[in-house]
Amino acid sequence: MNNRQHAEPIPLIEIPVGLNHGTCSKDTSKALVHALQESGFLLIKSPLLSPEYQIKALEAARHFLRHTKSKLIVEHPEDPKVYAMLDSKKDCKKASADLYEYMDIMEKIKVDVLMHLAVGLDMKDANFFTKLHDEHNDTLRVINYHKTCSETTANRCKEHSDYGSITLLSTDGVSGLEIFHNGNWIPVPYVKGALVVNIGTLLSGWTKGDLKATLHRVAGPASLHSQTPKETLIEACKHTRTSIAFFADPNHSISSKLSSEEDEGLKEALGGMSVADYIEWRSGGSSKFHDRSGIGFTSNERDMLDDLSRPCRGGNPNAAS
Ligand SMILES: O=C(O)CCC(=O)C(=O)O
Ligand SMILES: [Fe+2]
Repeated sequence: MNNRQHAEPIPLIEIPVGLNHGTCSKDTSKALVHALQESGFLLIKSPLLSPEYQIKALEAARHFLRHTKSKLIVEHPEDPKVYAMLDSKKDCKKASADLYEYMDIMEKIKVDVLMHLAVGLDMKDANFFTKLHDEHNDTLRVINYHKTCSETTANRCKEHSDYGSITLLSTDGVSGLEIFHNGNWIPVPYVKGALVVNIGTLLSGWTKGDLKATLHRVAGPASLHSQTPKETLIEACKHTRTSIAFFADPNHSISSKLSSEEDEGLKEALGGMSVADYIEWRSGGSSKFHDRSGIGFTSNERDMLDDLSRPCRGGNPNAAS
């Protein structure tokens, strides 16, 4: 076996700050890109986000979802969770000062990650992606999963892929997050202070599938084909679980800014739609731009999930619908 086969599918990579001054390390960029080519997921640590601040933001999210009356808070129709989409800094500010500051930090880390991607992909312009994300079409989704204390709980978050450019995720360490990698649902390790990074289908298509948009879910004890020990998932269900997903979408005017060569993969991924329409379509066809209450699948992913919905470990498969 070569090193590639031994490589950790979801590595932890430290990314430094100061990238705007051209200090982006080639090795770090290559490692980041490699993980996104292999599994589509990795963990990063950035000096911009301290473990203490991450905990503070998660506490603010939990407090907002459990103790505030806000029209933004929605009970999910299928998964056992409540969530809110904070589409703007204004929404974040209204929810909590800590979430506002967290959004600010995520926007900075987004720039760092996008710059690493351009360098790791050997693009001539290290700012290629950052320039095409300067409209800040970013959204925070704060989520609180209910405790169910039941062995028959299947997915706490249904299988899906994300669909913008990149997602930066903080979780409180309650187990269950899994990715579909090489035919298995494998757990994503938890590292305090680290962010989980993954790719959405638009950026994946843009790179012609080079960077993977990977199916993921939050499993429960009755989720199918899980590689997480069942006892771990039973224990996790005894706890509420809080997470914050930061979704970055590309500029809506993007197509007009690209040369035809750069445009090809993105055009194909968009299938004739505008970026805004694509986001709406993947979010379940909601008339609201950023509403992701319905999780969509690409047709390839739907076929893959259909193949997977044969039961092997009890409970309802909770398959995509
Ligand atoms: O809660 C989590 O850990 C994952 C959430 C997620 O994947 C999403 O909201 O897109
Ligand atoms: Fe997701």
